[in-house]
Amino acid sequence: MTEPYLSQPIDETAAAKLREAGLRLSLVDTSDTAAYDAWLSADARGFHAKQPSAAALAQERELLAHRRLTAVHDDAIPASAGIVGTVSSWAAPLTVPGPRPLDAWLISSVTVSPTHRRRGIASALLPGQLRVAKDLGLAVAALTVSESTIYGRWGFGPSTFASSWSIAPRRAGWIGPKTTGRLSFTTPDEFRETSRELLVRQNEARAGEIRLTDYLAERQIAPLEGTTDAERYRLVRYDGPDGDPQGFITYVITGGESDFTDHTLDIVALVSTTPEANAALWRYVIEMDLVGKVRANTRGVDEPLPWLVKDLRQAQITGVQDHLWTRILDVPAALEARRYESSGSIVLDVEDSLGFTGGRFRLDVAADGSAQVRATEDAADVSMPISSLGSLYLGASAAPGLAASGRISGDVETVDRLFRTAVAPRLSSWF
Ligand SMILES: CC(=O)SCCNC(=O)CCNC(=O)[C@H](O)C(C)(C)COP(=O)(O)OP(=O)(O)OC[C@H]1O[C@@H](n2cnc3c(N)ncnc32)[C@H](O)[C@@H]1OP(=O)(O)O
Repeated sequence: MTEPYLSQPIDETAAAKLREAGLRLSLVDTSDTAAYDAWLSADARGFHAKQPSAAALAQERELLAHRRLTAVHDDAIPASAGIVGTVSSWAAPLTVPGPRPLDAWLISSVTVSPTHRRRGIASALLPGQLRVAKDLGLAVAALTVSESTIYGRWGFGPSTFASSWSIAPRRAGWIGPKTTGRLSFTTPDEFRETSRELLVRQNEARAGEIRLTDYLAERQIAPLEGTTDAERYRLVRYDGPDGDPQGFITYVITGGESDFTDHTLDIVALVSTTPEANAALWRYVIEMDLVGKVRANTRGVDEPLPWLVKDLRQAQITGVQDHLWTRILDVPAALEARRYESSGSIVLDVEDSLGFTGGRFRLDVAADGSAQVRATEDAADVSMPISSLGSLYLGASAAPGLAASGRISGDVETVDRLFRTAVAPRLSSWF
């Protein structure tokens, strides 16, 4: 691995802050298996996950080798428990409105040991991560979160939302289009390469998606080592009438013990590159025999399913929640990297309490949707903290709510018209 972020030195400010607390910050040497395994075990412990087996550790070592792994050590306690904080990060393309994705700093595995929480370890790590990203020249950082109360303080704002579904398939009934392609069972080994290509194609077509690494793609295709119900995973592909692969579904069917006609089908991933593939794969699960309930999550907020069934109350959204959180580190670079669906001009006053990119900027959007952003001393039309700009950035309809809660003030209508996109952004995976 030669990515520059792997050799970028640790952030000295974070290291000094942790030193004052008697702790040591380091990058994990992933060629040292014992050190790598200790970090992976600390990460699992931090999320209350089971201790990874030897096979799971081996798989994670291989699939996570592209990540920059950071550890916080307490050298005063027994070495076996010595890693008390973890974070992993890497650079990858994030799709933004318009044709070109933007490289973003993706942050994951933020854990602090329950024995060391609420002493400022995360407060040292997160700004340190943002400084590393800024030093690498990245304009945006992003993460998916375990709790929505944590990351706003460091300038992240929720920028995509995801829906979860519970469907009573027999009562829902299918009225969607008849599709003319072919469904067939396949296996991860047979289909891995094609499914990875389909994931890339699906995700490139929508703002808010990231380029999945092998690890993240694998989780949508096959059970990782140690996954519950791994032997129940099924993989079905959908090929169009010409035999061209257009999508796939990974799912698990459980239950049925007390009533064999009442199994539950959980969708692990439903990946489609065409509306036909989306319809064909939904129809496949809605018409599955012996299934009384279908569940899905991390779907977009505009999932067309209710329009594809006879009784739309039988395809219920059980929740819509914040999913991707975005942190802008360079306002001009980030805003110029996306396209806009409406032309116009606005002066934004952006407050960044961590000092990465605050200031006053004029955003000029041309008729073709491209933008120019310059620092200005003109009067501001609209003011907001950097977290609000992160929420607007990918095109979500966030401006009215942010204004209602006092997190944007001024010409909210223009900011909404400029930033919002007709199609809501979506992130269809966790990372
Ligand atoms: C991108 C991801 O990886 S998301 C996953 C986040 N990790 C988890 O959920 C695993 C379980 N939780 C943890 O490991 C830890 O509690 C962490 C990482 C969330 C926080 O680590 P800590 O070192 O305890 O945080 P720290 O002491 O620096 O607190 C920072 C601030 O966040 C607040 N905070 C910390 N955890 C939480 C929380 N779970 N919910 C709300 N606020 C929190 C603290 O009160 C503090 O607030 P302040 O700035 O107003 O004083």
